[in-house]
Amino acid sequence: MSKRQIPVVVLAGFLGSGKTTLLNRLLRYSGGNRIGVIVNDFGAIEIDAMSVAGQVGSTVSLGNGCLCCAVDGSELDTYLEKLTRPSVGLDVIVIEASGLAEPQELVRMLLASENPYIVYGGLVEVVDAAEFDATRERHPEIERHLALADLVLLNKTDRVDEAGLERLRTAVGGLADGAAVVESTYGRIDPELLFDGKPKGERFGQLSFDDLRDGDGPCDGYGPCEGEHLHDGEHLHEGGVEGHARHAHLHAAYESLSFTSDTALHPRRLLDFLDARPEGLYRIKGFVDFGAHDPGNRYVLHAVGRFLRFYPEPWPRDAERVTQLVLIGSGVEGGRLRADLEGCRDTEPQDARAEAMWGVLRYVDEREPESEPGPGTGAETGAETGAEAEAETGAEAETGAGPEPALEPGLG
Ligand SMILES: Nc1nc2c(ncn2[C@@H]2O[C@H](COP(=O)(O)OP(=O)(O)OP(=O)(O)O)[C@@H](O)[C@H]2O)c(=O)[nH]1
Repeated sequence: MSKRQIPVVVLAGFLGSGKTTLLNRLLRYSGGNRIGVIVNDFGAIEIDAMSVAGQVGSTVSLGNGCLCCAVDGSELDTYLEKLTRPSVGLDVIVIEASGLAEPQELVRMLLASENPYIVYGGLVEVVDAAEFDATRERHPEIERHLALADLVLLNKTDRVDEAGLERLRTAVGGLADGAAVVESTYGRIDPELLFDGKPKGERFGQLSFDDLRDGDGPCDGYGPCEGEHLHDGEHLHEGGVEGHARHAHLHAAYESLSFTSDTALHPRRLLDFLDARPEGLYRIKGFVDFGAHDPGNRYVLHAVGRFLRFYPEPWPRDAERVTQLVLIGSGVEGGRLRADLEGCRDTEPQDARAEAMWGVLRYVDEREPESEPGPGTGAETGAETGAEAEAETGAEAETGAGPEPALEPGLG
């Protein structure tokens, strides 16, 4: 039996920084590498998993709750065991952490894994250039994450001016503690940076238990997280075990609410809701059905801080016509948000008028051009419309090379 070890790369970064976008990009321009993906969603609806265009049998989803909260790494180990079977033939595995994960916990689990077929491949931290200052102010933990990173992606550089970018280079570079800082828009980087080589002179992939003990110390990783989580607006669990409470988890104060509606939403009502969204409601993502207002398309919705975008795309074949949203925030009232969203339902679809969509259309953004050539390594596959994402919890991995991954036109 071959003992070839598969590198496992952890992809981390605060809510909405661009992790799924980067992941889809890597899948699209994989340069012939067969990539396994583990997606960790924070929220009852696995929006991220639905948004990753995976290869059959090589994407697994660890939904609803940060993996870093896991009591031990056994759940992760189970998935790694499936993905590392020689028959799957993976070259690299990428774990997309939830936007609230403590990356050092994931790294710790990987380093502690007894799976002989994996080797820790480094921590990639994605930074939202436009939101960095505000995020750092609210969550100084970000500094610790950057210090642990092996590669930092300063993403969304299109959203800051040159002077701001220069300042960020210095700030992020200083915190990254010698790791390479690569600038990008929409995660456009050379995948080789992650898969093949390592940035010259950097410490890519060298993080060890000792590194994790530096600074203000890692979690012991036992017991539930301190603080409280509110998943799906209802289930509140709290706790705190000695040791684990030594540092605040990024997500301790965050709550997630999942909203599903099989009645279409009224565009104007939804926009009113979005315009009035509370400050603490930092992240919204999902798919919106505007019913008779646009029967042919679903609208991918992304809000990150004050940033708001809709991305219309044809309904995938066989997709259920439902609205599915995940809202993540701190200090927000789940019950109130849910009631407000319920109030956005379109109760008079027979009165649908084109003008009602105007407000939404102001926030429609073109996705990155599909025709853009890749970064030079991989063959481009055409973008496919439709929910091709493989979110196969516990699915048996399949043998052989699956279809080339395609950029999921959905979230990301
Ligand atoms: N302007 C701009 N927008 C970007 C860029 N990269 C990603 N986005 C947008 O930012 C939003 C969030 O991107 P995602 O890739 O879903 O972010 P994420 O880190 O996976 O989000 P979470 O899983 O919620 O933490 C989407 O609307 C993306 O299209 C970029 O470089 N520039």
